[in-house]
Amino acid sequence: MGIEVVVEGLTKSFGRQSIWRDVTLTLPAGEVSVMLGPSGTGKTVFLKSLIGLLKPEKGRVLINGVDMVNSPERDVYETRKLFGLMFQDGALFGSMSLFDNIAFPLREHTRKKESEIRRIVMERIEVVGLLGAEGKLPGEISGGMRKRAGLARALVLDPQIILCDEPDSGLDPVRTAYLSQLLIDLNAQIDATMLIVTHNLDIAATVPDNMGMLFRRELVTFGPREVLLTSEEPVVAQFLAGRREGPIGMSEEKDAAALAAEADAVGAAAARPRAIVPQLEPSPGLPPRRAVARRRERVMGMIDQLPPAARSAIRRTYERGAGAPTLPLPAAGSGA
Ligand SMILES: Nc1ncnc2c1ncn2[C@@H]1O[C@H](COP(=O)(O)OP(=O)(O)OP(=O)(O)O)[C@@H](O)[C@H]1O
Repeated sequence: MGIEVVVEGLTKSFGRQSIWRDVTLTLPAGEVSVMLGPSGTGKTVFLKSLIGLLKPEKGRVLINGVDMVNSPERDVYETRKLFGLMFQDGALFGSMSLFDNIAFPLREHTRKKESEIRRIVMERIEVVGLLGAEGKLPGEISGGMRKRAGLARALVLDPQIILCDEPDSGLDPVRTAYLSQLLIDLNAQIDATMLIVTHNLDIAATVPDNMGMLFRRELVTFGPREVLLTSEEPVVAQFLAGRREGPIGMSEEKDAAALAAEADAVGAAAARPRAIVPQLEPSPGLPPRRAVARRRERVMGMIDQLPPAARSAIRRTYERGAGAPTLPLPAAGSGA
């Protein structure tokens, strides 16, 4: 099972530029989480801070008792081996075949025999649906295939935590839908903790168990997906609706006068509640996601602390049967 990642009071700047401050959240073990946020809000910086590649000035990132910010470098290096990373462009070596690209971490970080490496690589290639393409160079395949190859490479060291930075960038809507399914299928197969940074609203709506959003140098919210999907916070509502009207401007923030003018123009249309679409299920033939039952228990344990709209959405989700096996629903209306 994946490992919990606990982030406490994380604050990062570059010189005088503050990126975000006091970010506190927990990525629950084995669950899928998404981090949203307008461009330039420091989502990639956040991912790099989780693996200890960037060092925030304040706060802690705790993984199995190791603090990725403040622990000695050799502990951070060891803990980094628990991660699988998928970068925006797949980050493949152009002169190597897909097979050699995917085998690279195994050849670099383990002493496994070539026969064992072949077995692992071909297994991962099958998981991401690239069987038959292993001999191709990255330049000979499509962007979507390169991303899947990047994902296969992220999987070869059996990661317990997977970070994906904008896995959808450059993909068409159909390829993005396949990728969403692949991420859920992957979670069902390996039960790793996953954090996906994306701008894509379809991924955000259908893939994660939990969602957060960075804006104006802060974490606006992080929690069960229903909290963000029902949030009336203007920045969240604007982002999820993909509207121009709202606090997010082209250069990230708008001034008060522009906002007031828009508020009149948008009026009641903006206040319409959003429908929550069901979360994706693993493809037929795959095992159920083990995270579903754990998540259900966790979320029902905290339901009384959540906003009313999120509570009702969660109850509706579980009444439909998602994650049903373990926990009886509380009596209707209790805690609401
Ligand atoms: N190593 C660095 N040194 C100085 N500034 C940096 C460094 N890395 C990132 N930044 C700055 O931090 C800010 C946040 O960058 P980041 O790439 O994390 O944003 P993002 O939310 O991932 O954006 P996008 O969605 O466009 O990819 C940017 O202003 C960027 O210029």
